[in-house]
Amino acid sequence: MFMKGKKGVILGVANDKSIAYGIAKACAAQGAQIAFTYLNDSLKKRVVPIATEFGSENLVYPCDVSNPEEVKALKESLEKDLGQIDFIVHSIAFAPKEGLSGRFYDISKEAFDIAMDISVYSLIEITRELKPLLSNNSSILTLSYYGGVKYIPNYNLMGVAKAALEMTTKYLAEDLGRDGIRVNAISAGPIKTLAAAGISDFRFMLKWNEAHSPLKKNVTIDEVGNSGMYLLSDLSSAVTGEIHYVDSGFNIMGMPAVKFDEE
Ligand SMILES: NC(=O)c1ccc[n+]([C@@H]2O[C@H](COP(=O)([O-])OP(=O)(O)OC[C@H]3O[C@@H](n4cnc5c(N)ncnc54)[C@H](O)[C@@H]3O)[C@@H](O)[C@H]2O)c1
Ligand SMILES: Cc1c(CN(C)C(=O)CCc2cnc3c(c2)CCC(=O)N3)oc2ccccc12
Repeated sequence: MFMKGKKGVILGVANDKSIAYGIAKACAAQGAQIAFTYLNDSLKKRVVPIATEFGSENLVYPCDVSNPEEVKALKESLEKDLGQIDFIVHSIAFAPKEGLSGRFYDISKEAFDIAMDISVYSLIEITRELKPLLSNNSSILTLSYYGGVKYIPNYNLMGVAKAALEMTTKYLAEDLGRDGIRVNAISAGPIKTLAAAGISDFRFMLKWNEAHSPLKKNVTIDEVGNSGMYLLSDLSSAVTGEIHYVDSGFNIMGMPAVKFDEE
């Protein structure tokens, strides 16, 4: 039981297709006690039954990371209900639609600010506000995507945000290492979740990743969950500031092997 005796909070469960749900399942299976947050009342209806599935019906809190009051209230609630915690999962991202299609040069400052606030700054704010609760052997995990390293069609503004998120992971890792707090990211392959809904050609993205990855398959929230549990557990006690790819190896590919017609 790699998470026995460990308590933590997972931000970013929207439904049972969420990557955060895969992480929660893997951590609960290894003995973790988990608190959950939800963005708004419409999502609360889905998150409460999920939390109940893990025996955490009394550990469910609202947290819109763009609302400092809710972040402060989260810290108070966790302090009251859990005392000290050993892990935080930040599985949150948002960019206005204009940031995920159309011409990149045309992106507005408003869209840019929203995407960076929700998808990047929120990791720093959550870490700062919850730091007093973190034990001196704790682990923070966030979720990134390859579109933050190389161009991926239409990922656009979210790519810029993920690049910033990955460097934020490393600067936080340096700053918090002295307090026994590790900070890592999982860079997951494309998965059909709510955040992927409405993305044009997402089915094509999935097929492309399946065809051009070494393992020739897409990844699942359970596979991301298992790697997330590893990074949240003591199994990764010497790992920090790391971007861990769970993408069937897609990120290592330069040029796919192609078979020209035999002469
Ligand atoms: N699905 C993929 O293909 C994929 C691949 C790699 C990385 N990721 C990343 O995984 C993370 C989780 O996304 P997902 O695919 O599980 O989709 P999801 O829609 O299930 O999760 C996204 C979550 O972000 C939350 N959120 C958005 N704005 C928020 C705010 N202001 N305050 C608090 N919460 C807010 C939503 O409520 C939702 O729970 C994101 O960071 C995403 O960038 C997704
Ligand atoms: C993969 C992939 C994803 C999934 N992924 C890695 C993501 O990070 C998606 C995050 C996301 C952030 N903001 C919004 C949305 C999704 C859709 C709804 C909305 O209005 N805003 O999104 C893409 C967009 C374009 C191309 C590929 C992808």
